[in-house]
Amino acid sequence: MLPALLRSFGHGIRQLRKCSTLSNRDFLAQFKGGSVDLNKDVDSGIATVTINNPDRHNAMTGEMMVQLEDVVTDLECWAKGKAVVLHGAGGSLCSGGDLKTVLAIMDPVKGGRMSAHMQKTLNRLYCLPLLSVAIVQGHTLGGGAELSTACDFRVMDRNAKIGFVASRMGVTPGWGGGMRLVQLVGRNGAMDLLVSGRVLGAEESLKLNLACEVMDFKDAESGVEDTVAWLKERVRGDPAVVQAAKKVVLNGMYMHNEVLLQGERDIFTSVWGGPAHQAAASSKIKHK
Ligand SMILES: C[C@@H](C(=O)O)C(=O)SCCNC(=O)CCNC(=O)[C@H](O)C(C)(C)COP(=O)(O)OP(=O)(O)OC[C@H]1O[C@@H](n2cnc3c(N)ncnc32)[C@H](O)[C@@H]1OP(=O)(O)O
Repeated sequence: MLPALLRSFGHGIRQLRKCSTLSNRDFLAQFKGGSVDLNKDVDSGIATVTINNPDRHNAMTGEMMVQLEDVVTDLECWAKGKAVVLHGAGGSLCSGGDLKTVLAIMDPVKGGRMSAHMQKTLNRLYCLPLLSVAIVQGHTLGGGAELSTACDFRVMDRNAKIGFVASRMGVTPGWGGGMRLVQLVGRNGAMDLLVSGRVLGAEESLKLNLACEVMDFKDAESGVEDTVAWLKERVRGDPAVVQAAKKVVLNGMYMHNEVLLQGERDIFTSVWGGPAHQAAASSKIKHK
């Protein structure tokens, strides 16, 4: 009896060590499903990134979080690039963290790993030398709304909905979206959206400066075409000059992001996996 118990205790310790020695990327890569796909059009210098998990409104699994980082790494080195368009497959941009992944990592240490990875990845997306546009279509919720704030522009379909719903899920933003929302819509707007977790339409998003443009897309697929046309009007210059202009804006604004992100992560892990989060994540809430 005793040797069996000791063996199982030893196994438990080895599993724990294995988990804690995994990098954040390897840890997240265990949660499979969906993909994040990059297509670079060398003629126009405009890339398209597709969040691809349409059966779940493009919820982000751990594996997709890792692929998103790879895509950002690729784009950081694209000297001839001018812009990038981020969109979701099949009609929604992204419904946030994949709830299957969320339920599997529901303690502050594991949640902190996801937060560290996504903060870093989205901050690098935010700081790309390329002009970036998120196409906000269908439902853009929770982490999906945070993802959209990592782009320079949000072009929104007239019928789309966006919501920073973390508080309704018993948590706070953990992907750097809180910091970026304050920078975008100011103190009062961010306070209202983050505390209420309410879901907004396109016209209100435009008024708040969250959306930059409202468009009437013919269907789910035409969004990319219309947005690329909108973008081409803005990136007529040489890639080196477009990239330099973007760097000027970044240089003027984002000096203290690391400190702000660390603060946001500390707050996030203080509620992640707590009773309110546990209850919300297992309750099948629909944010409409
Ligand atoms: C990181 C974390 C954070 O806040 O920090 C988060 O992002 S937490 C994630 C925050 N996001 C959410 O809580 C989204 C919850 N979902 C919804 O509110 C709703 O599903 C809508 C997105 C409004 C769509 O409603 P609608 O009635 O059109 O479709 P539906 O509910 O039948 O959804 C179609 C399928 O997608 C799944 N689905 C939708 N959102 C999902 C998500 N985030 N993770 C995993 N699965 C998801 C549904 O369960 C359903 O699967 P089945 O067909 O198998 O039933």
